Amino acid sequence: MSENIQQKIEQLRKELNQHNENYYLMDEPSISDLEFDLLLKELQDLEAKHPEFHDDNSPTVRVGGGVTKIFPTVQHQFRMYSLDNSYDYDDLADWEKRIIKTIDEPVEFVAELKYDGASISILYENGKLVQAVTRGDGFQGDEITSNVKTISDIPVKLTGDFPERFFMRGEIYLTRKNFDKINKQREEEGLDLFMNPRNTASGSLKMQDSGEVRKRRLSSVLYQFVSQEVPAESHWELLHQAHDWGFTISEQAKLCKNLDEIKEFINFWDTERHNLPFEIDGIVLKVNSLKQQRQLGYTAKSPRWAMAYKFKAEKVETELEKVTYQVGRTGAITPVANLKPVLLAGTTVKRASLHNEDIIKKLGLHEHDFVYVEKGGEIIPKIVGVNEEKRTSDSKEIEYIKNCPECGTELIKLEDQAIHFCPNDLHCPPQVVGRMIHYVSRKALNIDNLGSETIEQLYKERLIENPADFYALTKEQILPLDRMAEKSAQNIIDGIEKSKEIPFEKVLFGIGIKHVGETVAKKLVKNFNTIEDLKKATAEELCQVEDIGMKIAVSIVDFFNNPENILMLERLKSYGVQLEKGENTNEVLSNALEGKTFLFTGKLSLFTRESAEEMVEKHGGKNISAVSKNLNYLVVGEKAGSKLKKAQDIGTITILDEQEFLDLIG
Ligand SMILES: NC(=O)c1ccc[n+]([C@@H]2O[C@H](COP(=O)([O-])OP(=O)(O)OC[C@H]3O[C@@H](n4cnc5c(N)ncnc54)[C@H](O)[C@@H]3O)[C@@H](O)[C@H]2O)c1
Ligand SMILES: [Zn+2]
Repeated sequence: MSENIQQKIEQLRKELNQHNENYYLMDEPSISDLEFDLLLKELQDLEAKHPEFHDDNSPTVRVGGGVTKIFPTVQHQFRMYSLDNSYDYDDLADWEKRIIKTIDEPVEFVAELKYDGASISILYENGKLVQAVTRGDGFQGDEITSNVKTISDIPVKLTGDFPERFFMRGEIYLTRKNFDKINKQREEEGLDLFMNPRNTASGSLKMQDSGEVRKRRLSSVLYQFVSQEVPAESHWELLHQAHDWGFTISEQAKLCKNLDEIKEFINFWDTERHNLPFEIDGIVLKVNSLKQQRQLGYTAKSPRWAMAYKFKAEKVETELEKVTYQVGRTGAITPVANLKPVLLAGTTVKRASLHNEDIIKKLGLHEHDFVYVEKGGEIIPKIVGVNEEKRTSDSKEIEYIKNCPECGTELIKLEDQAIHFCPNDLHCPPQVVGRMIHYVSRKALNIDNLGSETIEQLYKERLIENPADFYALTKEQILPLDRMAEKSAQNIIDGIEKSKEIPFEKVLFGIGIKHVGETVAKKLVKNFNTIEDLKKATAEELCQVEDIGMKIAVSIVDFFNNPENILMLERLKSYGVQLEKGENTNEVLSNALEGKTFLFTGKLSLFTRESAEEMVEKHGGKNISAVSKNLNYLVVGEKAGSKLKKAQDIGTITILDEQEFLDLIG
């Protein structure tokens, strides 16, 4: 029994962590917020009943975001908490009761809009903006100061009578208007559209080029002052002081004396929110008195003095016109419900994703059914049910297609997946185009100026069918394309030429071998010097490489077994594309670590694991993957676990922290 519960808890944690990663790091959630919150609630309840399975790293304790490797990591001097959620007035009444139990004097609340964006903590010293950090996991976040400085309504210099040093926290968001503008431009450029303003705001903050961030025209609202000493008695006063110092605070915030006033505020904004120039996903309630806030304190994840009230997703009924199928760039098939247009949460909805065959079956969807459509967490609308009473007796059940709508090939379904695929990866049009778009992308061959729209046109004109064809293109062939001018055509040709200098590992990533991502490509290049060596490797040999399992190995072997791929590689080589390891990849900086073996464990904060392993190699050392007598040094980050214990037990291994490792290589 308890084993089952433990398994369930672990499975929920795993699932939630994956959703957190999709949401916070990739900015691409795959489920609605409500679904996420229900899963989280299930886990919370189980953990509460079974404290023996408590874990400090559980998604019920840790805020879901993390830090990226792109920006410096900064520890928060004051932890950034999450908010507890409620969905109805009963939840709110319970919360009020709990507060009254602790505090036996009148309690006032500030009701604010819950802006749907990304949270930020900004440090001001002597009136100047000195540092801006994302919430990250609540303990540490990404330092994105230069990006935040591009946001026009965030003051870099304060006015009036401000404290010497404090943090101002708030939300960075994107107005609906600016979001639409960005998407319109992306559409013109043939780029994928962004999903919603929240993800776009959060993604924009993590861009590396501040100039690009500026172009996104982000907005801010600041809602919390944090400091060792606080120059006021209430949250309300602080908000207004912050306004005097130059911050944008919420115009809609309201002081409420009791639950009735709170309800009125919520009801008003539940309908009025669609007329706001930005998206909100609820209301935030905060105890106004700072003294009372201190008395109430915090739970493991959220303040007890604040509560979010999430609006329910709106639901409407409409008719299903037909189901069509999209073929993605990886061959994945997505069924789409085409709906009779209907107004939902302020926008006209015509289509809803059905995800896969199982979902269609679960809904029991029939042709021309009347369906309920919901916009949860303002993501892509979703069909949540069928009004069977309106179904006519002769209506047929939706039958899933058997063949690819783009190329006619019979679809396949992988055992452990719900999705159908078109296996014709070399000749199915969207897959062919997808592969070439991937090839030119920034992390692969980085061919600037060659957008997906141009690639689609070139493909339609039968000028290109695989990456090798890029190198045979001439300016004369490109010029006649839509909206192409002399200069842009030349830029494309120059970009293609320049890509011949891109190192082997990126080319290997770019040619699109299934399951070979950026990291795997790097690992392969470390172990195989040339494409020829890689081609000769058996699946067993490939499995010897760290992090490469049978699935990846088989996919690599399959790739090289296909004569069309071999031909493409030969052509790439003849054009001068890098298919061998360059000299500088093996650049040696010293032989300080000659003959020594290293292993990194735990959460590293001064460098990434990858760059650490690279440093070891550049200084003549060797990385190994397990703790054994052969290991000389174990470098431990935060929360090192079993590896550290094992190393201590062996007794001959030198244990270093990150700084000591850096000292070692000077
Ligand atoms: N769909 C998914 O896959 C997925 C995955 C992870 C999280 N989520 C969603 O994200 C949320 C996760 O919770 P969370 O911890 O990020 O926080 P949250 O969004 O529930 O609430 C906390 C955040 O609200 C923001 N906020 C906006 N206006 C505010 C105001 N006036 N005062 C204070 N804070 C304000 C702050 O950024 C704060 O960090 C949940 O709603 C969850 O459903 C969804
Ligand atoms: Zn196909």
